[in-house]
Amino acid sequence: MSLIEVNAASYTYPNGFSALEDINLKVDKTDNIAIIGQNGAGKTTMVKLLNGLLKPSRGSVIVNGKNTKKYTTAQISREVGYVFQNPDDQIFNNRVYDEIAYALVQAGASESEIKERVTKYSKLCGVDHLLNENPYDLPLSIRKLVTIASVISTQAEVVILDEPTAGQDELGLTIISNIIDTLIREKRAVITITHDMEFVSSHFNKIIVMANKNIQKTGYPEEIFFDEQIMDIASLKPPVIVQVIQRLGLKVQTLSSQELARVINEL
Ligand SMILES: Nc1ncnc2c1ncn2[C@@H]1O[C@H](COP(=O)(O)OP(=O)(O)OP(=O)(O)O)[C@@H](O)[C@H]1O
Repeated sequence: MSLIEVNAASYTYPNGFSALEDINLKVDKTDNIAIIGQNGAGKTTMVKLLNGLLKPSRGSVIVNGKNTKKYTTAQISREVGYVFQNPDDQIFNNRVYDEIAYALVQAGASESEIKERVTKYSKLCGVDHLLNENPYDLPLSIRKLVTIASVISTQAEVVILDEPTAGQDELGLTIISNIIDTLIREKRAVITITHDMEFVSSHFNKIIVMANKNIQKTGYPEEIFFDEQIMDIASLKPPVIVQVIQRLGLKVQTLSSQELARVINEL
C-alpha cells in the first residue's frame, strides 16, 4: 500500500467554489515530487487534502491506512508535515526556538530530543543563530526558513513545501536545495509546489502537472518537460535547456547540459 492514496477526491470551498474534481494520486516513500501548474490550478488545495487541513467533499484521502476524515488535522500532520506558502499563516510563537520546538513538544518528545532536533534542523535551515529572536522581527524569506525547520524537525514521513523558493536569494536557494537533499537522504517523501522549472529539473524525480481542477499528467521530468501539449495546457514554459533543444530541432530528450553538449559535438 502507498503512503498516501487519494481516491476520486473532490473539494468544494464553503463558498461553493469547486477547486478540485475527481483527483487520483498515490505517494510512495521514495517519491520526490514537484507539483507544477499555473496560478489557481488547485495545487495548494490538493496538498492541504494530503495533510488533513482540508477534508475531501467527495472521495477519500488515506494516509498510512488512515482515512483523513476520521482523524484530526493534528493527527494527520504528524505523518504529513505541511509548510504553508505564507509563513505568517503558520508562525504563532514569539521565539524562533519555541516555534521550531512546538510540534515536538506537542508530540511529547523528551527535552533532550527536542534540543537535539531543533539544533540539527535550525542549522540545516540556516537559522541556528536566530533561535532567541522573535520571528516577526525577521524578513519574510527567513521566516519561511523558520517554518520549514519547524515542520522538518518533526518525525513526519512526508514533507510538503508550498513554494519554498519564492522570494529567496542565492543563499536561500542553496539552503533549500540542501534541505531537500537531506530529506531525500533521510528517506522521507518530499512534495514541493513550485513555479521554478530550473529548480524542478535539478531536484525532483517525479512531476505532477495540474490544470483545470485536476492532475493532467504525472511523469519523470523529461517526460513532462518535452511534452509540448501538456506544457501548453498548464501554460508553463519548460527549463531553458528544453527550449534550446526544441529550437534546434534535436531529437534528444535530456535535462543534462553535458549530454546536450555531447549530442551537439556529434552532429
Ligand atoms: N478559501 C477559499 N475559498 C474559496 N475559493 C478558494 C479558497 N482558496 C482558494 N480558492 C480558489 O481555489 C482555486 C485553487 O486555489 P489554489 O490556491 O489551490 O491554487 P494554486 O494552484 O495553489 O495557486 P497558486 O499557484 O496561485 O498558489 C483558485 O481559484 C482559488 O481562488
